[in-house]
Amino acid sequence: MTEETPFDIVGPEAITAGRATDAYFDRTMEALEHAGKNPNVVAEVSADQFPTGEFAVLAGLKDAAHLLEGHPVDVDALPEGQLFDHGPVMRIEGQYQEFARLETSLLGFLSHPTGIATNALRARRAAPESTVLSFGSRHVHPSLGAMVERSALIGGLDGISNVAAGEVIDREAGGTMPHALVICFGRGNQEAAWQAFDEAVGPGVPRVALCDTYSDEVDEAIRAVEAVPDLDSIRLDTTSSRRGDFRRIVQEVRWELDARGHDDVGIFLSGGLDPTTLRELRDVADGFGVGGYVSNAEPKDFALDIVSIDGEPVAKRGKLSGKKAVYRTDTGSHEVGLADEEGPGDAESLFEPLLRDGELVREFDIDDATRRARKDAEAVGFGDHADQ
Ligand SMILES: O=P(O)(O)OC[C@H]1O[C@H](OP(=O)(O)OP(=O)(O)O)[C@H](O)[C@@H]1O
Repeated sequence: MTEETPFDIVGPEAITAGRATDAYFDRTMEALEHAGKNPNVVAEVSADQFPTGEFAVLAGLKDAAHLLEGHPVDVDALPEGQLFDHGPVMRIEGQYQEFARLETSLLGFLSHPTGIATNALRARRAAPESTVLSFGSRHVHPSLGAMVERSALIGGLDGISNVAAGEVIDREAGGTMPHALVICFGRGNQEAAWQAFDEAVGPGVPRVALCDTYSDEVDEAIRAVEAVPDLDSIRLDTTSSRRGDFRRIVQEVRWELDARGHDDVGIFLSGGLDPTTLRELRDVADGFGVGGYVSNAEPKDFALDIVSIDGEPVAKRGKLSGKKAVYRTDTGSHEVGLADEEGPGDAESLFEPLLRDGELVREFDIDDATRRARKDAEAVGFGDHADQ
């Protein structure tokens, strides 16, 4: 069946119906139905069986939960924003045929957002006192915008840029101006562009002038503060080939603004930033826009494995059998054990009910997830060093 759509997008109906699946699950269903087999299983989603010391931030759980909703299964999972470095992040219990076809979409719903939220948290921790905004939705397929922005917020970024994504996740998108606006007014007329922006946009929009389009950053910054009296900030997005020593350029701009009594005008930076450059620049700038480093994060490599059939532990080679529980000790370490054994000491059990007999039993809140990620990052020292 071919659906007529203007874009190459697999829609929500196909995902919900289980058609966004690898064909081998269709074959599996045919074979199981043919053989009259539909065992009771425990299946777990995990990235690593043993501790790696490399923590990641769980995200995408809301979509994963809605995918499984309505299927007669019980599901437990870590809360969104939880840091983990091994062990299951989700456990599904039920008859295998009830969810076999959903595996492809389920893993995708978790893998990509978890990668993005993890890099967002790295960026967050690299510049903890600065405003850090998500600028990266332009690097991914537009159908993924809301996923990118939601995951970036879970990792702790302060704001998003994608307007439609904001409508989906109920957050207002923010933004300054592109070079295109300045160029539309012509070389030498940067003031006209900055003033048009100031006159046109709503009162709640921060006045931020882009000051690197045609001439030197110091020259444009001085001209911008003189042209727009209530300017909040300037933004420098200097192309990498023209950057030289970007830190020195920013320091020079700061000095010249301060020397003219504009120490209240902030400096906002963007363009190819990552945790290393955020660390280098965080004491000379007030805020950053981070795009590709976050939106192009490598997806976390999750797998779904059956670990128990009709109560008997099973696993393929290289995987650990048996229904598991996940704990966080008071020192922050992440521990995994069999579910029917007692957890270590005072450890906090991390699995929470997500679905019971197909019914959603958990609510999702981006701010809660963000707080959890921050608290966890502090506990395990995630992102404290440049190499993490
Ligand atoms: O490099 P990233 O971290 O992915 O940041 C995303 C982009 O956001 C900025 O766009 P800007 O509005 O300055 O682009 P323009 O040149 O198209 O105006 C900057 O130029 C980056 O290309």
